[in-house]
Amino acid sequence: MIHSLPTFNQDNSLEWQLNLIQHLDVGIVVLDKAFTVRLWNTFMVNHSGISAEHMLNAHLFSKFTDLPEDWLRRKIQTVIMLDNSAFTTWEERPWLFKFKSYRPITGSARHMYQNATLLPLKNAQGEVDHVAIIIYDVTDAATNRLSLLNANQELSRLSITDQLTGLSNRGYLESCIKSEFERFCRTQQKSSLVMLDIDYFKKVNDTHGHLVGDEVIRKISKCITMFTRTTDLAGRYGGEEFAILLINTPIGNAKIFAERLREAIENTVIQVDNLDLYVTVSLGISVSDKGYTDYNQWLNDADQALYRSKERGRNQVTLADYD
Ligand SMILES: Nc1nc2c(ncn2[C@@H]2O[C@H](COP(=O)(O)OP(=O)(O)OP(=O)(O)O)[C@@H](O)[C@H]2O)c(=O)[nH]1
Repeated sequence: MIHSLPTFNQDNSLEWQLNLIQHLDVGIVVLDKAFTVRLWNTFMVNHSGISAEHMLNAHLFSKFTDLPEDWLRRKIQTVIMLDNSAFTTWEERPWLFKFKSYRPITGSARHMYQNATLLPLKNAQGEVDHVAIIIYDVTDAATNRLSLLNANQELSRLSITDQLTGLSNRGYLESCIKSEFERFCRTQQKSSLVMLDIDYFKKVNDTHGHLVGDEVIRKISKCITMFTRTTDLAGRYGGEEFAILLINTPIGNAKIFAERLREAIENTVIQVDNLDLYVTVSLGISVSDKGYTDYNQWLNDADQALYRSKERGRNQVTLADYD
């Protein structure tokens, strides 16, 4: 037997609409001007664990103390005053109602990410006297986007990091030296560049093997990190060569820094497996205010100074020759 559809009339259309609102897969809360709850649909019951009986006629902010009360009050008052809807996304505010996330495929999210719309509701006289808050569960989209962002951040971190030491890699170092040189040209605040190379490193490799050599490089990089301020930048320039950019540091201070680092490395026992190893380093320093026209000359002068430290017997610091 075929049932004809019920006739659409004022009475049962209201019932339908209420039923529809109750069972929509979005949260719907209706508030009056005093923030008293007038409607609390099934979505809100299921996710808050608070029944409609408890919420109806209750003051919203007394039941949900972790709501951003000042912000939401202002938002609702503006919606009523201007008779305009408002929208907030999870990017601006991850959630309005702090509900747990039960999504199996997005197990990483502990809370439900939400977008929310605030709609003005008019009475029979055409005056706005209620506001509907519609809550959309956007946990899947948000977690997908966040994991993409994390992956991109990790990728850009990896692209500037030396894998063996975790210091900056050569490409990143050079781009920082370049921008530091450009900053010097604008501000005339001098910075110094220290190049450092492990002495007789080939012998370490030849005697103990490449893996021990790698460990020595790692230990030296740790020493450099310990001595470097967070505002400075240390990186691995090549095999056993490092560069340290000392921001806002004149050559005198750079020399004190380099001398302390040289001495510390000379006195450090590098323990690898059962071996106690000692290495020394040679250093060269140049400062940015020597009339260079590009950063490569600055870099080259530090490298030349390092080369002279090697020539003079190693385990020493040499300043670039500016005469
Ligand atoms: N273990 C290891 N060795 C490296 C790495 N990169 C470069 N080397 C080695 O470092 C050594 C550098 O040797 P040289 O350039 O002759 O210099 P040196 O023996 O340190 O001598 P001086 O610099 O003149 O004091 C070479 O044997 C390279 O193979 C690395 O990542 N790991």
